[in-house]
Amino acid sequence: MSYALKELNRETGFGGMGITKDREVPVISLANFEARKAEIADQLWKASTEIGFFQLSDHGIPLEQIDEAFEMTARFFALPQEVKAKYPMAKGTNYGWEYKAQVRPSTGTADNKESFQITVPKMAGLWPSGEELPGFKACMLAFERANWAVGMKVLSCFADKLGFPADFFTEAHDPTSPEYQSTQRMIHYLPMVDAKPEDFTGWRAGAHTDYDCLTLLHQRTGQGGLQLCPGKEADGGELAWTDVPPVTGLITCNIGDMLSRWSDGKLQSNLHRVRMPRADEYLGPRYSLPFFCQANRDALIQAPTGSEPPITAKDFLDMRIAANFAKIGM
Ligand SMILES: O=C(O)CCC(=O)C(=O)O
Ligand SMILES: [Fe+2]
Repeated sequence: MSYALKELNRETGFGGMGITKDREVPVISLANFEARKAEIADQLWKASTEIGFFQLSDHGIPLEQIDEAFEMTARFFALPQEVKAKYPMAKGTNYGWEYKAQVRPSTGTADNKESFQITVPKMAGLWPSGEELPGFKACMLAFERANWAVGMKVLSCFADKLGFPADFFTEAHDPTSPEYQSTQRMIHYLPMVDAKPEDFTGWRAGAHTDYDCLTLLHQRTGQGGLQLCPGKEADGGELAWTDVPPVTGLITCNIGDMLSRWSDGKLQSNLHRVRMPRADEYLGPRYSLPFFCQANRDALIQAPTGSEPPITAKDFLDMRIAANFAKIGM
């Protein structure tokens, strides 16, 4: 399989098991952000250029709000399949509900998960009714906006470091524009309690880099499986993977491919995947809540030195969606 995007061709080489390696994922506090911005920007830059993953503390999203979003997520996925099927992800789109439909270019097999994606301007007809799931829309919209605000703080630090105006990325992710395409995802990895041995050979999520500028991921303590491999180590040889600790309240962040392009590769997108639990580990479901800061459709992604041809964020995302969700509607 060959793709038009270099990012996709790179991804096809990442499907093997690899080895594991201990690495420290730095925790960076956003406390007192305005006063400490230069110091925080230094820490974010160091983490992003060294390991490529970091976790945020003191980010301002209250723990109760995170817990509430996870509770809503569990309730949503507990709805009968025929109710969820009323809100499907249509072919070529990146919003709505999908069940085991995402096939990663790295593995060629479907991730063992279901997900619901919220892209705010595109949700007409895709919200479960208040009768089906009371409070869902208000809870998830507020959570989406809270994540957006944290994402823009981090991106404004990167803008400072890259010599862009401080609000460069905030404008490129303007939520009041109809072209807004940042996405709040809710994921349910299926429980493995009664699974057969052969079911453990696949992936909960196959290895990939994210399509976006920046991902903000909420995990729950005890529901692990996320592994990372630094982008700069991902071009050759056997890959070494590190478990990322799941801690409720910390936001795990990684750089995506859009920001790699926008920074001429100074900020590298990072490989990650979600492995199956081992038989001796927790075998219940894993829920996770990633928010993808995906530049608005009309934003032009330009490498400052011209190392890559310019591409609109719409075209960039559409090509990634087509490669990952080819199965939908078949
Ligand atoms: O659930 C996770 O921990 C990771 C999800 C992920 O990588 C994605 O949806 O892009
Ligand atoms: Fe991801």
